[in-house]
Amino acid sequence: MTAAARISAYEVLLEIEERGKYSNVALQQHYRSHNLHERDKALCTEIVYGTLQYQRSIDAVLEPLCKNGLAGVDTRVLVILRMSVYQLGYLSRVPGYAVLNDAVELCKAKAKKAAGFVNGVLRSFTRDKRSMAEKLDALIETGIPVATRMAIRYSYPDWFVEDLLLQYGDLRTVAILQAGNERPHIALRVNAAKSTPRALIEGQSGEMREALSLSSVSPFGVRLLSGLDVEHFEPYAEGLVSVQDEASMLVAPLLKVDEHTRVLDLCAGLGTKTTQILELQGGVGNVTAVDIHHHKLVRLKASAERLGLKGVKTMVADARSFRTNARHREAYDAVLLDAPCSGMGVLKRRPEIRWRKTREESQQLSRLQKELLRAALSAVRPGGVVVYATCTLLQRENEDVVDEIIREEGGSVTFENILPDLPETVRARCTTDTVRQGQRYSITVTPEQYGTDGFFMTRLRKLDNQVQKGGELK
Ligand SMILES: C[S@@+](CC[C@H](N)C(=O)[O-])C[C@H]1O[C@@H](n2cnc3c(N)ncnc32)[C@H](O)[C@@H]1O
Repeated sequence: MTAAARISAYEVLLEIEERGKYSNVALQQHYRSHNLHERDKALCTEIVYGTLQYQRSIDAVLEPLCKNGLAGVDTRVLVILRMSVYQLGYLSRVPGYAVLNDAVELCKAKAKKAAGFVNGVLRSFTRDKRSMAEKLDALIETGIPVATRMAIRYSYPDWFVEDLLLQYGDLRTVAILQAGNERPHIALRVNAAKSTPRALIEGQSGEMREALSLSSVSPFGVRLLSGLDVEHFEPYAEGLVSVQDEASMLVAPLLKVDEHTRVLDLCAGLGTKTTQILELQGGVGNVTAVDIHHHKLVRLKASAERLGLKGVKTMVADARSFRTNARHREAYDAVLLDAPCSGMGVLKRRPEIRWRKTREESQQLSRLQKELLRAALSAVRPGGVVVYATCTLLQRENEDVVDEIIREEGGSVTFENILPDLPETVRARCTTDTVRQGQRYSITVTPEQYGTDGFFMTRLRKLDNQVQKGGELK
């Protein structure tokens, strides 16, 4: 039974490594085409996430055990070694002999010639009875920079740890890094046009009722305490819920829409936030949803239909064109810019992202985000608001972007205090976020705070001419 979990984990990890797939997508596709027992699925998912998360720490320990280092090791063999060391070094309830045996059998089937090598390396690993933490401690020399030491111990790229240290200092950085290695939980957003979290939970019985709890982060959220195949959950088919991270659920309410608000969602993607806006508009809204990818907007429309929501128009376009598009100029009361970003806040849900992104890409994204924010400000009417959000923790894609645009706009755009529009529980923890002129203008929910993804959000208001001439903000 266990062998099946390990074979599946190997196949999924190889897909991610060789074809650049996202872990959640590769796992879902694998489970759809393979009939795995629930226990095997759970172990397979654990091995895939853990191996990807701890890849750097695992490689640091493996390197000296391989005579010629890891550089020339065949990808299939490397995947087998990494996933085996993950199980031996990080999982306590998995018998070592089974891991070793399955690794050698797997290697015989996939890369026969390397079976002896895999056996030898893993036996050396298990002969050394020290814990993984002790093995890593011995490898991390005191002479190396603190960021590199943290990066090896908690398994992240150096550049990301360096950036976090500058922003958050040692203690919070360690907490963020540790939180990024935990298992993600599933949260559901309850369709505000149809129900409430409390009513949803009360409508369930038995095990299902036990598995659901109210979110402490979002008034629209419900947490799932145990695994559930959401797509087979009745309320999902009935359009009562959507899968969404709880921190992400905080963004759309910052637009403060009612049923008349003309909304532009400039980077709508699959529409997780577009549909929330429509729900907040009472189920019949007025949203123009833009994305550069047609296929995403097709899925957005399907979601709106499943949820019974009306009033969304989709538009395939490069959002930057809104900067000069006369038809859309100042045509909206509220604009959401949920910008493309490095995703370095979604660490536990997409553990492979940390190995794919670079500081240079984050810098490029920062430039794109500024262009998109300029376009968003062109489309909003005087007096209207733009909510800017990302799922990254990096200041250059967050505070630096909005700061530069605000400076550029020279007084015609201002930050708004979003604190009153956040749930009490979130407000209470906002102690270390940026405060400008006595007003908290943005928050970054970090993953160690509530076990959610990391999210940045802020709200800007375009002042109307009268206000700029010295009048009151209406
Ligand atoms: C963070 S995702 C949006 C997620 C979405 N708001 C949600 O909640 O489901 C960013 C989106 O921006 C889109 N995008 C990237 N560059 C774009 C551009 N220049 N114009 C329009 N959309 C763009 C991507 O296709 C992606 O769907």
